[in-house]
Amino acid sequence: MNFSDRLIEIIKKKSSVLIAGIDTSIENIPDYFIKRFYDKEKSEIDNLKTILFEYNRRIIDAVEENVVGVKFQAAFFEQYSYHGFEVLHKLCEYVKNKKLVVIFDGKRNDISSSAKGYSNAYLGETLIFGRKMRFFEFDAITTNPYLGQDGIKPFVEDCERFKKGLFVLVKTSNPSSAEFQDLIVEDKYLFELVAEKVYEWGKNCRGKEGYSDVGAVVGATQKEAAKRIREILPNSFLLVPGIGVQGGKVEDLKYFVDSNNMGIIVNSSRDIIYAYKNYLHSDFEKSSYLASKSIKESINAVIS
Ligand SMILES: O=C(O)c1cc(=O)[nH]c(=O)n1[C@@H]1O[C@H](COP(=O)(O)O)[C@@H](O)[C@H]1O
Repeated sequence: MNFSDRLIEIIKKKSSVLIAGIDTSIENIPDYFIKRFYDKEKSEIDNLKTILFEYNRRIIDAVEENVVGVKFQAAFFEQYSYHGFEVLHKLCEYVKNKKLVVIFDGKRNDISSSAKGYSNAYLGETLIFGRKMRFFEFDAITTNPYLGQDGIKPFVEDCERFKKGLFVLVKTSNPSSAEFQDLIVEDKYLFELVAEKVYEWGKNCRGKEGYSDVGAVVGATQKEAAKRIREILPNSFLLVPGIGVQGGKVEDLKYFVDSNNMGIIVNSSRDIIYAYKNYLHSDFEKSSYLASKSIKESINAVIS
């Protein structure tokens, strides 16, 4: 089954378009949780690995009912070097068994030979001594389009071959996104030209429901751009981060959906993983559950 069809199936089953973003840093995990798992007999690194896994695992269990998937932000694992990646690998398998969509947010890209390496790692398979090995079982990856078509092609080919998904950065949520993305080229914003490319790159990998497996990342803070991107990409999924902490408003999601009120998945990271700061300080699992339920319901109220 194509990635977009799988996504639609989960969205319908769960009545949700919410993605939990796992962007956890150890220093934001509550002290009581650290004390519970910290073992003085073990090394700092062993404690880090245990606590990072156990905290995120519990968050995922707590929010599972309210989300369609999990997006792992690579940076928060890379900051702990290969120890973090070991935890990421375990968490990825953990989510996979729950039948949720699992996204690697690495914003990867390079010249085609190097892009192929990234795609092998996260979407496809890698050859070792003539044998094909699969290392990560992600369903989709985020990519940066700055290198142009040959850097994107390896990912698109693996999407077709392995029924995976791709989200290309088109209009990002951050304050400086206009610096390059709003430059005018041939009477259009650069992000519009990128959206047109996303349409082209994804037109041969459409699922049965008619959606492409190649989607776009569009920040929730960018409602004007979203209206235009929707016209260019009527049948693509938009991955929408930036609600909450970054100032994106759930009410604006009506400008991101397609004509069927579909076609978006909405990420929330800090508001979910650190919900204990705003809800019940002593119960982070319940806090994350309550936050994810409330975000899911507020999104559904706008787009249904
Ligand atoms: O590709 C992304 O997910 C992404 C693109 C973008 O334009 N803005 C953006 O915030 N993100 C990611 O989405 C997450 C947002 O986190 P919160 O602001 O805590 O919900 C982070 O993991 C960001 O790296």
